[in-house]
Amino acid sequence: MPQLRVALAQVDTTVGDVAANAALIRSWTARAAAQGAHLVAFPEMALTGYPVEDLTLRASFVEASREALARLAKDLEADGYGEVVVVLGYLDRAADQTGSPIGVPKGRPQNAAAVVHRGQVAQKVVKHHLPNYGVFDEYRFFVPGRELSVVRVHGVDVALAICEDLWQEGGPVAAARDSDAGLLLVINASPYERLKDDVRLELVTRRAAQADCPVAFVNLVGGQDDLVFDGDSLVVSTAGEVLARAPQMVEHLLVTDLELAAATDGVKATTTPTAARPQEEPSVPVVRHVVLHDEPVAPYEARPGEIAPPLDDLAEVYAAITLALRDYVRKNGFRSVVLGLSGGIDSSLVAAIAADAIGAENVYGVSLPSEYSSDHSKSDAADLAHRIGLHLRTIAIAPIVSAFLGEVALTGVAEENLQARVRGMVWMGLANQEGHLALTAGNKSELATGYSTIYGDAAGGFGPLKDVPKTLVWALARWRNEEAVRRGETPPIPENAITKPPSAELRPGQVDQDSLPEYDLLDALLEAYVEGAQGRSELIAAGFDPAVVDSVVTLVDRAEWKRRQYPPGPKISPVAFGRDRRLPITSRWREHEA
Ligand SMILES: Nc1ncnc2c1ncn2[C@@H]1O[C@H](COP(=O)(O)OP(=O)(O)OC[C@H]2O[C@@H]([n+]3cccc(C(=O)O)c3)[C@H](O)[C@@H]2O)[C@@H](O)[C@H]1O
Ligand SMILES: Nc1ncnc2c1ncn2[C@@H]1O[C@H](COP(=O)(O)OP(=O)(O)OP(=O)(O)O)[C@@H](O)[C@H]1O
Ligand SMILES: NC(=O)CC[C@H](N)C(=O)O
Repeated sequence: MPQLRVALAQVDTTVGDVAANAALIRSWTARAAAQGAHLVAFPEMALTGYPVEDLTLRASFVEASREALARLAKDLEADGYGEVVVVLGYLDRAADQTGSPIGVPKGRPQNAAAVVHRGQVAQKVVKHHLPNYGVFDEYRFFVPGRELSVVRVHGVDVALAICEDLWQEGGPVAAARDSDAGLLLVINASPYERLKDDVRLELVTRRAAQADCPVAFVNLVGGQDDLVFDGDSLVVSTAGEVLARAPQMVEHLLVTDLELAAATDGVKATTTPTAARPQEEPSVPVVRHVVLHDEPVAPYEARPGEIAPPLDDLAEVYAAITLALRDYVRKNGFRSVVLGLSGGIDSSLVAAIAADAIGAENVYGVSLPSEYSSDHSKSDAADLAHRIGLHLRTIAIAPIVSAFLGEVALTGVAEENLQARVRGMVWMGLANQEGHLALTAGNKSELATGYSTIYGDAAGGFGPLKDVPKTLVWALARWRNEEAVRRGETPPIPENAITKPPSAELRPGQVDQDSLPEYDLLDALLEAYVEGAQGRSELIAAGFDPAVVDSVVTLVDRAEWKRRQYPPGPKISPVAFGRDRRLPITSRWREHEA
């Protein structure tokens, strides 16, 4: 059987920085070539970054991607890598000059892959199945491809597909089988969510059986606004054996030696009808076949594939949030962050994540005690700062609050919230003055119920815990401290921050459970309502108390307007607030009679 050394380049690209992404592709191709790879594959839209959203609708951006691809092909050859087959994702447009219904001036955008060889783009592949659910809006941005591309590399027919093409029945997977491909290579930008690595492994395994050939799956890694990509690139045999697996959350070059079925003489046209969009008539993908080399490479001694163990659940979530924050800081040109440190668990965990992401020397904490602040809020914040080694300053807010109240008479909740607003103003002022990114410490349970002060503690530029329910906040904090013990380091989070009852400390003796159910119950209910989209009767049938259901559902529904004004934060769950769950703000629909 012919052999092929395949390199999967799990890289962290930057949306919109086409020149830097092209340079990245050149340098990782050099690394792959140095390891003797015959073929190197980069993620979906590696040249432009992913997702580029409405940048697809700018003709200038589409042209920049096309021109960069042509230049990259020449540069790779000039670098001496013309013989390496390079597969990469980029943004292209249809050859026809028709404007799209969404206002593209000429040529409709395509989510494409290029096969680069000997200074040329030898083959272009257009994504057939466009995802249009959850966080994906690809009907808005792209027109689908109609053809399966098979490229013969050293005597092996390699079928090419792009991300969602693997998730849907029919289309490229079936066409790969029908055309007797020796390898199905899929380039991806598959965002992280908890436990999705298991889902993908099962999917890739199933598709290998269906396509009747091994599958090589290269995924993007890195943070992009409210998405984080975990990598976890894979190579699976036809029988479903994992031949190679890259580590999660880091850039990695996964080099695998494969023995693959020899290409047969002719490539058969597929007969599997498939619609790229549900409303369309099924079409038959035409197989386009390009022969780069008919002859196999000379036999060589294969190396065993590298199989990185997947991270445990909590380690994976922690690493995903840390990567998301690091990339948000770096890609937006910041070097440091500022946040309010209350001695509570949310801000303590965010501080630990920030220090892991960008180094404690770049984390600026500010303790902002009011007249209701407990002693432990100050001492726990100081202890946290000492353990982590971050910068801490203290600014008492009582004089600012009383000066404000002297001019604007506020009472009750409005007066309570003023403290949170003064705090938010202080850290935004410091961010503005000193050039930091301000972090918002709120968690998903608070965001769900509106239990935060808008323009107060909800103020900031990035919210690392935005998709983390409170019960998971505690679990992550415990995990991080245990991890420190495993590494022989000082646990970053004071034990008291983990064990004390949560409180906003906006009035004497206030605790979260004055306003909310216990967090175990609240989070279970929120998961069923937000992620499970269950209605009132289903929630009650599932065993939740009707009065609790009514109060929590009302809180969630009424807080939509607050959520819309919340900063971005990384999606780690199947349904994050934001683009994953879109509800009207102005809405009279209620799950029950108020
Ligand atoms: N649909 C809508 N569109 C636009 N604006 C809308 C609106 N509905 C209310 N509003 C406005 O929003 C105001 C109420 O919102 P807001 O000012 O935030 O205040 P509010 O939601 O009334 O109070 C904040 C709650 O969060 C708690 N909190 C605060 C700080 C930290 C924490 C914590 O533990 O982390 C908890 C606090 O104890 C209190 O229970 C209304 O007075 C109204 O002006
Ligand atoms: N005394 C304070 N000093 C500095 N920042 C504060 C203070 N009190 C609140 N904050 C900021 O406002 C945010 C919300 O406050 P809150 O007290 O509700 O949260 P927390 O203390 O982090 O966690 P918990 O909700 O478990 O108490 C905090 O995460 C913190 O960033
Ligand atoms: N970029 C894509 O096509 C991703 C879609 C795919 N279903 C995923 O979540 O991984």
